[in-house]
Amino acid sequence: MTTVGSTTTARTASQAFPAGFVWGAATAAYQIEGAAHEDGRGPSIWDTFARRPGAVAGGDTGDVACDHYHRWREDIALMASLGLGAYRFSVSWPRVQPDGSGPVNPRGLDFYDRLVDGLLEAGITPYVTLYHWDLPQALEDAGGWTVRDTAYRFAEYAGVVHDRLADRADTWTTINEPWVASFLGYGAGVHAPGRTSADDAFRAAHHLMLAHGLAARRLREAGAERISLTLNLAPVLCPADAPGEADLAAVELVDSLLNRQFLDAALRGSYPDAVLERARRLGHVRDGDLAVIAQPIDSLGINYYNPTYVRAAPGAPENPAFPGSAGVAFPSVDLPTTAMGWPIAPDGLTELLLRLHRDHPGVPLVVTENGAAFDDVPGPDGRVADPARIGYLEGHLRAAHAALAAGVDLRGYLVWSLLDNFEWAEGYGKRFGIVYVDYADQRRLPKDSARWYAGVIARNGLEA
Ligand SMILES: OC[C@@H]1[C@@H](O)[C@H](O)[C@@H](O)c2[nH]c(CCc3ccccc3)c[n+]21
Repeated sequence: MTTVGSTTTARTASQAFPAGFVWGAATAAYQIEGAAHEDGRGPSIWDTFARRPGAVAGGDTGDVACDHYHRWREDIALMASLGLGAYRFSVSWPRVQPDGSGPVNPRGLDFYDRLVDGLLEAGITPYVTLYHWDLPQALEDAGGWTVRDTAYRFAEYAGVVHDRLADRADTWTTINEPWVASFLGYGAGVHAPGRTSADDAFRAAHHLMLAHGLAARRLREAGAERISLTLNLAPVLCPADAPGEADLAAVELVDSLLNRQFLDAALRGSYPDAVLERARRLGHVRDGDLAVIAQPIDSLGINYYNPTYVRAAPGAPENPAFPGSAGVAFPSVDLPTTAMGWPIAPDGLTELLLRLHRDHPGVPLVVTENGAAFDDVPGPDGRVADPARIGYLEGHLRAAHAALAAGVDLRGYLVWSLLDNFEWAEGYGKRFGIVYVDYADQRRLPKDSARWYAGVIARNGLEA
């Protein structure tokens, strides 16, 4: 304890979050719903990709997942028992428009109607994500995100969903993580649709951002007042003591591709040089596009898991997720890691939030995803002790609090994820949930981290 004058200042500052801070959890349609062939749902690129031999660990698919399509009432009750203020979920485009355009499937929309009504009855605010990677396969067959037309189809789909739910849901995210959908889906090929072309990755990234702008404009015209975009962002760091010119160039390139390509477009209507060079060659960026992309948004969603570490490494092969990265290494660092092998670096969240506060002042921020996979095993009593996840979450909430204390306009935090679920190319083997899912019988078992998180929500912060 330190004493200043007659006042004794507590050594550990209070970890109370602002009044009205939003506490929630996040999921996505393809990862939890299942019912992949039910009630008129059409195939998505993930239904197709998951069937490609070797694409997904264990040959797992989202056919059943957490069977949330049928168990949504139970899952809402679970959310309410934790005291969640908000629940971030995505709408499955191929459930709403099986071919991605044209006729609407009423039973598809009905599911989200029921879900939103159930959330509101439980006092939980719906945070609706319109696109979380499950492009209707019919649109991919016509070129997918590499063709401009898909952006216009997305805006139409966004209008259909908004017009159905806007009387009850008012918080909208257009696109989840355009970098992943484009550079892992069309560049590295490790996500759906599994294409491997750098040019296609840049085309897809631009058309996803154009889709964001067109949809944001369509929602704004319909009266929406809480429109956002969610980006996976990370500080790009060089772990060397004295980075050289080549190291700094590597940081600049990866930061341009991962962060600035999307931040600058959405918030400034510009692209960094690394992207402009490709755009000049490909000709896919048209006059006026960036003005559409920079449609005003009411908040920015941030998915943060860990920093990205890079250094110059002459002779290193190009990482296909980062075109032009020949001579750049992505080294491991001496930090504890999660079951995904991702380093645990909570300070990176503070650094990222401060950067956004500095570079894009006036944009309210929401952490729309933060969480960790660990190898959770239920005990004989059904308890799931996950101290490592509690440690990860606590560390990142302290990091978020440090940003708040520095003046960052952070409005909320949504943990990834409510439930263990289909972890894309990793399948069901990687568990991110604060609630364990036993896929053999679909039982939900709240982990210790769920009870811990409920306490954080109840006291609106961490214990000092
Ligand atoms: O990997 C955990 C979660 C996914 O389950 C979410 O659907 C997705 O929004 C999401 N994004 C990130 C960070 C970016 C990333 C995604 C996938 C693979 C590598 C990095 C982590 N996560």
